[in-house]
Amino acid sequence: MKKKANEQKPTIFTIFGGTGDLAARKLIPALYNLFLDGYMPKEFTIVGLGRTEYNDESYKEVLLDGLNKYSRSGVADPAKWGEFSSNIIYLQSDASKEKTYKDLEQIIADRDEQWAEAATVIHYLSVAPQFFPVISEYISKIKMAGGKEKCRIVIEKPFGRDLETAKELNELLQSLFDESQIYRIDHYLGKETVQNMMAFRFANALFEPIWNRNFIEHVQISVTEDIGIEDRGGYYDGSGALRDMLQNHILQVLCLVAMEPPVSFNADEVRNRRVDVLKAIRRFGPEEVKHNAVRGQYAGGWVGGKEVNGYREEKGVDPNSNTETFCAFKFFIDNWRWQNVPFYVRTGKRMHQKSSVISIQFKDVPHPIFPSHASENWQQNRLIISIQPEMSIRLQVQAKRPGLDMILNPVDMVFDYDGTYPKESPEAYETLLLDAMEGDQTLFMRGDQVEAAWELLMPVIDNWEGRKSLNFPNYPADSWGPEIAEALIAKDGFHWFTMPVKSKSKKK
Ligand SMILES: NC(=O)C1=CN([C@@H]2O[C@H](COP(=O)(O)OP(=O)(O)OC[C@H]3O[C@@H](n4cnc5c(N)ncnc54)[C@H](OP(=O)(O)O)[C@@H]3O)[C@@H](O)[C@H]2O)C=CC1
Ligand SMILES: O=C1O[C@H](COP(=O)(O)O)[C@@H](O)[C@H](O)[C@H]1O
Repeated sequence: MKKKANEQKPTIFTIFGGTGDLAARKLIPALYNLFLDGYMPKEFTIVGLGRTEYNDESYKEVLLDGLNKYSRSGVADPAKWGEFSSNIIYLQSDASKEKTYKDLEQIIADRDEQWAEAATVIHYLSVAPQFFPVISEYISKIKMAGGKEKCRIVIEKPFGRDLETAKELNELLQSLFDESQIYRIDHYLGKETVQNMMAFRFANALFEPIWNRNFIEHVQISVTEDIGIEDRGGYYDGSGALRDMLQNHILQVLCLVAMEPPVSFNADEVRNRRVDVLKAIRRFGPEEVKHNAVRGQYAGGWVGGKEVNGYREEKGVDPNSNTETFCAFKFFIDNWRWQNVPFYVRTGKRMHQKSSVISIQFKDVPHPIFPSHASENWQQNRLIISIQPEMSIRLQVQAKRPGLDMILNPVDMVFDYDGTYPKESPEAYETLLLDAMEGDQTLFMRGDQVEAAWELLMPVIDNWEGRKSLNFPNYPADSWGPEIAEALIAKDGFHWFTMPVKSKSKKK
């Protein structure tokens, strides 16, 4: 059970990049919602850091604006916000200057003196990755009354831009901190429905016996977004869909679908099984890259009656950019459980619908007994785990349609979060920040996991970066991506699964 306020140790959060987008949209709302739900420690301080000129009060006003816009709990209650924000201070500072860390050391020392017990200090690096090394080096030198092991460091993505840079960053972090102090965040692992994959698979006796190549025909993981790159052109153009979404979020979801049962819910046991999957995914040679990995880039078009830019017209993007805004892959996992079961994954921006969904298609019945007219709507059994926006698990089975004739129809057996649980689920960052406070690394990436994911993708990165003459853009805004992605799966006789948009329930 998660500890409530009076059981939590005194904690100091330092947010490097405290004036940035992530802090305003996700981190502060997450900490505030934890506070509302009684999970923040009785004694805590949040130190926002940035170069922008604010004092404590003007900084809090900016945070309150963000909170009112983005928090799942809506507009803040003035009294609650007053209570929460009395624990926030702003440190105007440059992350590359030693003085910043002297000031931080003083703040920590002051708290340690006031509070009954020396604080756990969580440094959240919500800054561009070029700052990760300098900040890590400096914070590792901060003197703390409670000892250095009371410090934890949370590293945002991207963790490296290839295998070499990820290794360099791991080496540096591991030379400064113990692995148990390093929290590499992947917010998909904090999503309620993603966590539920483990409960669904390993808390039910029903599914594990059929969760293998004998019963499953293929798996799809599809993470589509209707938004473009918004104002993140500068970052995104040097990244692309593979680095932004596939290397981290999608591969981690794939690991949860494909992993072997861990012997316990201990962080390292779970992470060992996840990394096993990454190691077992079949590597691509140059030929396999061509046949199993495709990419695309969006053109302009119309979305909801509004004209939108093509990727190359977006702010901060090179007008001749070959950066992919879409990618799709076919993977195989070389182990006993998954031999020859294809895993299709795709992700893209400016697609028709925002939807993150896992579809597990089971093999067909061994012998059809129903006449063909009864089976016109035949659909092999399928398990659909919808991560967002709908949060549900649907088991599609065949059933008899009511009537005098034997006509079969696919129907869904549904577990829907909205209908089952009246209380809203916590946001991913709430779960992950609380885990970081409690020292639970289960939902964070270990160094070897990040490296294994990069290692798997390096042949694709090398191949793609070597081929510059691309037929981009190759899909219009508000579409399902490029035709080559359809071909990738259609040549095996399948189609991408798309989640039907949930219709509003009719009130009687
Ligand atoms: N925004 C998002 O939705 C997501 C972001 N991320 C990751 O989170 C991190 C932050 O992203 P985001 O908030 O969007 O970025 P922003 O560009 O909005 O913010 C960057 C932050 O870095 C600070 N900064 C820049 N230079 C310095 C410096 N020399 N010294 C001190 N502070 C500095 C800025 O503060 P100031 O200008 O005041 O100095 C600002 O607070 C990145 O690693 C990103 O990849 C990951 C997933 C989603
Ligand atoms: O990490 C990222 O994730 C978001 C998508 O996250 P979601 O929780 O809204 O599904 C993506 O838009 C962004 O490009 C990427 O950096």
